[in-house]
Amino acid sequence: MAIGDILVDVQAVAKHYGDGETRVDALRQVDLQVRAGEVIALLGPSGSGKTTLLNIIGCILDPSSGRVVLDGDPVFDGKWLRSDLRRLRLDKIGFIFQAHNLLPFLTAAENVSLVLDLAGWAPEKGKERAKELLDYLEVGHRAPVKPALLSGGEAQRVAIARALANRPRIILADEPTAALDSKRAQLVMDLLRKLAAEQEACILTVTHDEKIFDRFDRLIHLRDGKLADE
Ligand SMILES: Nc1ncnc2c1ncn2[C@@H]1O[C@H](COP(=O)(O)OP(=O)(O)OP(=O)(O)O)[C@@H](O)[C@H]1O
Repeated sequence: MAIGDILVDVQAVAKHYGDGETRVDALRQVDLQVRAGEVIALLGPSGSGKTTLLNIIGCILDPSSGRVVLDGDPVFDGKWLRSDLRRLRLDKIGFIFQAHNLLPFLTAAENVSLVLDLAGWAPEKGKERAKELLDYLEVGHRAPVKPALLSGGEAQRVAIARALANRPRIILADEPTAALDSKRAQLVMDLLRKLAAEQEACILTVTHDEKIFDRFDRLIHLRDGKLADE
C-alpha cells in the first residue's frame, strides 16, 4: 500500500431514512473514490447528506444499498461483509469530531492511550505512543491535564492525536476546525496534510469553514444526496 492507492471506494451507495410518507432519501447513488495522501473537503448545504456519507464510510451507519470497499477490503455489499465492525473501525478508521468528545474524567494522555488499550496494545507501548503523538502535535506538556483545563486548540489537537493513535489510514473529520480561530484552523489543516502524506492516509472532512478551503486537494459538493465534483 502506498500514496495513490484507493483507500475509500464507495460504489452506488444510497441511504434512505424511514419509509412511505416519511421517507427521506439522504444519499442517492453516490460514487466516491479517495486515494492515499488525499485531503478532501465534503461541502454542501444543511441536510445534503454529508454526515450520512461520513458515517457510512466510518461503518457506523448501514447503507440502504450499494458497495463500500475500504483499504482494499469489501466491507459492505448489500449487507455488511464483516462481523467485527468495531475491530475494523479501530484498525482502519480515525474519527475527529467537532465537539472533540474527549472523556472528561481522563487526562489528555489517557484519552489517547485508551484507544490503544481497546485495540489491544500493551499498556506501556500505548503510553509511549500517546506521549510521542502529543509531543508531535505540540501538546505533550498538557499530557497530564484533564480536558476541562485545555484550550479549544489544545483539546482539538488531543482529539487528533486520539484519532491517529492506532495509525488508521482513513481519517474522517466532522467540522474539525469550527471551534478554532483562523490561524489555529490553518495549523490544524497543515498538520493533517502532513500526516496524510507521512502516514499514506486519506482525510475526508466535512466543513463549512471557508478559511481552510485552500488546504484541500479536492472540494466535493453534495446536494440533495448527490455528488458533484469540482
Ligand atoms: N436518523 C435520521 N432519521 C431520519 N432522517 C435523518 C436521520 N439522519 C439524517 N436524516 C435526514 O437525512 C438528510 C441528510 O442528513 P445529514 O445529516 O446527512 O445532512 P448534512 O449534510 O450532514 O447536514 P448538516 O450540515 O446540517 O449536518 C436530512 O434530510 C436529514 O434530515
